[in-house]
Amino acid sequence: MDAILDIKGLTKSFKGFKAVNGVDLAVERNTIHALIGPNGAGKTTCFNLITKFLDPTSGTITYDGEDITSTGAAEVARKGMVRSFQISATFAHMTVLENVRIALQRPRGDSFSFWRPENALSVLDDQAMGLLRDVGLEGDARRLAVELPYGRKRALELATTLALDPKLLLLDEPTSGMGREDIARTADLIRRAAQSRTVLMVEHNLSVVSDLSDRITVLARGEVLAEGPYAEVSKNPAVVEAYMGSDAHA
Ligand SMILES: Nc1ncnc2c1ncn2[C@@H]1O[C@H](COP(=O)(O)OP(=O)(O)OP(=O)(O)O)[C@@H](O)[C@H]1O
Repeated sequence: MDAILDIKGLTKSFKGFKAVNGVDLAVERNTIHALIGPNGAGKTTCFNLITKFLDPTSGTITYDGEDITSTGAAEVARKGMVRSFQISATFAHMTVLENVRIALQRPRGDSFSFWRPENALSVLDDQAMGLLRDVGLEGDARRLAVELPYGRKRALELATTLALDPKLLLLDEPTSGMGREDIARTADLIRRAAQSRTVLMVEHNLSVVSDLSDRITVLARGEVLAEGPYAEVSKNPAVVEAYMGSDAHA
């Protein structure tokens, strides 16, 4: 398999408690891979380890053939592994178009080099409008980010992330808090974004997961319980048991 991300024996202890315990995870290039599991399974900790927000206690992370276990977060982002921004990272009192334009001017993972002279504004406008069209926000370009309803704020967040042209896009619960219509639109967006890149997502909505994912990894109590295509893994008795015995929701 051509793995863009290959994790071996990943472990993170917090004062002796193993939140992530010996996790092996391989994500194949140009696929959508979902990380699921009941509450407290270790999904967020795994994401934080992969994106270098946290240092592992042990284990190795290989990205695009390179050992990044000791590489810093900004450097990893510059290499093309980008986590979706949180809504708070968009500029509330700038327009939707300005937000995307700023993201286009920002080299991956470095928020301080705005306003590079080689990026003529008109060229950036065209690129920014293209991204806004991709996420269905072209009609909102001149609105202030703060005025957008929740689902559109999430779409803007995705547009600013795609502006960095990630090779590996990490999405942290991309449909959380959304109504049915926004969920369908976001799922469609993720599918389109994945046409030219790899997506690894943590997602609680199992119908979105089954719809989008090529493969899934199920975590429970910090360990990998099962891995494979959704249809197969969802029938695994250990997975059914882990979900029934928790307050996780479909
Ligand atoms: N900084 C920390 N210090 C101590 N314990 C932590 C820390 N971060 C996470 N944990 C513990 O590690 C376990 C895994 O947490 P994590 O947030 O990774 O799970 P999760 O699968 O993302 O859960 P959820 O679906 O509820 O977001 C939990 O028991 C949590 O309390």
